[in-house]
This record gives sequence, structure tokens and C-alpha cells, in this order.
Amino acid sequence: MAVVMPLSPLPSSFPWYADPRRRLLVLLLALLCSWGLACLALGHNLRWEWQIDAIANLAELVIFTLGMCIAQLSGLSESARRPMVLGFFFTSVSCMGDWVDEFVDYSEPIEILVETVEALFVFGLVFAGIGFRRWLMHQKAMLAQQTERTQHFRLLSELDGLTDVYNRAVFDRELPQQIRLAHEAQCDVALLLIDLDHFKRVNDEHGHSVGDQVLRAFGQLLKTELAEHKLLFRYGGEEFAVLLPAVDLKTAQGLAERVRHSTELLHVHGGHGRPLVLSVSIGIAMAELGEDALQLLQRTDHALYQAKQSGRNRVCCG
Ligand SMILES: Nc1nc2c(ncn2[C@@H]2O[C@H](COP(=O)(O)OP(=O)(O)OP(=O)(O)O)[C@@H](O)[C@H]2O)c(=O)[nH]1
Repeated sequence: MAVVMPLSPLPSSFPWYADPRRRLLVLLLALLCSWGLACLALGHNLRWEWQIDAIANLAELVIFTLGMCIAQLSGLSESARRPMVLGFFFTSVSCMGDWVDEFVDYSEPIEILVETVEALFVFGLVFAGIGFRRWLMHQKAMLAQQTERTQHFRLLSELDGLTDVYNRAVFDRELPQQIRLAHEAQCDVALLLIDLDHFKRVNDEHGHSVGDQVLRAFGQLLKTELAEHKLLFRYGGEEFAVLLPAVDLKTAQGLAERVRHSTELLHVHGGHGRPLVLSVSIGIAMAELGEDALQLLQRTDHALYQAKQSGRNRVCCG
């Protein structure tokens, strides 16, 4: 038994032992050998009048042995599997000692041995507990990692890859939601549509990569200027949208003017090495009572159209 016992927690990297079916075989053999040796040593002087006890002991033995086999085969991490298997091995052996204690007459030195074996139960529970705790901690760490990854991928799927602001899909989801929330709370919500002026020219004259640089720099500018307002979206191409909950028209106009002015000062170098002259047109509309997302969007778009038509680089309200 002394030889067999340490076999259970052998690392699964041991070549022959790596196959889980072989590990199970070793464990079952170890258990049967221990049981057989104990019976041989103590004789067969069994009294069967306590059959209920015998069945209970056997049931315990089967449960712990099964626990050991399941732990061995379940693909637990090495650090959890080893103490758990060892723990169930001890409890199984202890059950055998218990069984022998009930039904065999033996002399005093053997009694001490049997009681020692029975005492293994406590060690078994401690080891199994350690294994179980490590398994729980491992599960907890895995769950936290999984949650973090899910959040990370969710965020990635919501962000525009070029400008790092929310994408159109998030805008389509947020717009009706913000209107509903504003109606419920009876407060304002403003929508801004911001469009870079003559952006096609930037692409045509300086190339697509400079155009991308402008979009990136402009996205960063919006994030800086509207730092306290998180609902910032790339609506399409060179057009951005901002939702401002609980903001009145005057404040929304002030923010839009600030963005317009900062855009004039934005420095992105074109193909010729000189900074590009950039400007934006901005349309603003406040959500009105009973109005839906499409109606608000149409009014804001109309305000943007007016800003473009009346010469660009300006803010118009719808
Ligand atoms: N570099 C770059 N260009 C883009 C991207 N998305 C859209 N565009 C370009 O943006 C340009 C938009 O052109 P228009 O819709 O004519 O708008 P505009 O030139 O800004 O004119 P106005 O809006 O009337 O001032 C097109 O040339 C598109 O190819 C992008 O991700 N990167």
C-alpha cells in the first residue's frame, strides 16, 4: 500500500501515466489491493449480523472511490486534482478500515493499525477540501477572465476602429433609448450631427491615409471637447453624432461652437507638409414631446443641411 498510495497524485506528465484511463486503472488497482491486503491480514472472521452497517460502509466506500475516480478523470488542474484524489483515496481507505473494524476480531497491535487507518478519514477530508478550494478558486479566476474578455470584445464590437468613438450600430440603439429616457424624466435631450467640410477634397488632394489621419484627429478632438459627454458616435464616413441628455439648447449650441472653433485650430499635416485648413458644419435639434428617433434625426439632418447650404463652418438649429 505504501508503494501504491503515492501513485495517485503522480503528475500526469509522467509518460505512461498521462492517459486518464491508465490513471483510473492504477487507482482502482491501488484500492482493491489495499482492501485485499487488509482482508488477508485480518482474516475472514466476519460476523454478518450487522449487515446494515456493512451496506452503509460499502456505500461510503463506493461513493469515495467514485469521487476519487471522477476527480482523477475530470480534467481538473493539477494543483486541484492531486489533493482531491489523495483526499478521496484516504477517505476510501479509512472506510475500509471502518468496515474491517466492524466485522473482524483482531489483536491489540492490529487494532491500533485499524484505528490509524480510520483516522485517515480526517486527512482525506482535509486534502479533498484543499483540492475543492483550489478548484473553486480556479473556477473563479476563469470566470473573471471570461467576463473581462467578453467585456473587451463587446467594447471592441461597439467602437469604430478608426476613430475609437462608438459606431453607428450603438447610435441606432442609443438614440431611441435616450429619447425615451428624456421623455420619462421630462428633461431635454439634444442631438448634434457634425460633418467635416469638403472632406472629399482632403482625400483627393492628399490621399486616403491623410484623410484617415484627419478623421482620427477629429475623433480625438471630439472626445476631448466633449469629455463629460460620453455619447459620441461615428455616424458614417466623415459625419459624427453626439447625444446630449439633460442639456438645453443654449448649452448644446455652446458646445457645438466650441467644437467648430477647435476644428479650425486642428493641426493635421497634408501631403505638402503644411497644416490642412479644416472646418465643420453642425446641425442641432432638441427632442420634442412625442417625437420619435427618426423625426429627431430628420430635423437634425435638415439643420446640418442648412449649415452646409449657408456656407459651411457654422452651427444651425432645427
Ligand atoms: N480617408 C477616409 N475617407 C473616407 C472615409 N469614409 C468616408 N470617406 C470619404 O469621405 C468623403 C465624403 O465626401 P462627401 O460626402 O462628398 O462630403 P464632403 O466632401 O465633406 O462635402 P460636404 O460634406 O458637402 O462638405 C468621400 O470621399 C469618402 O470617400 C474613411 O474612413 N476614410
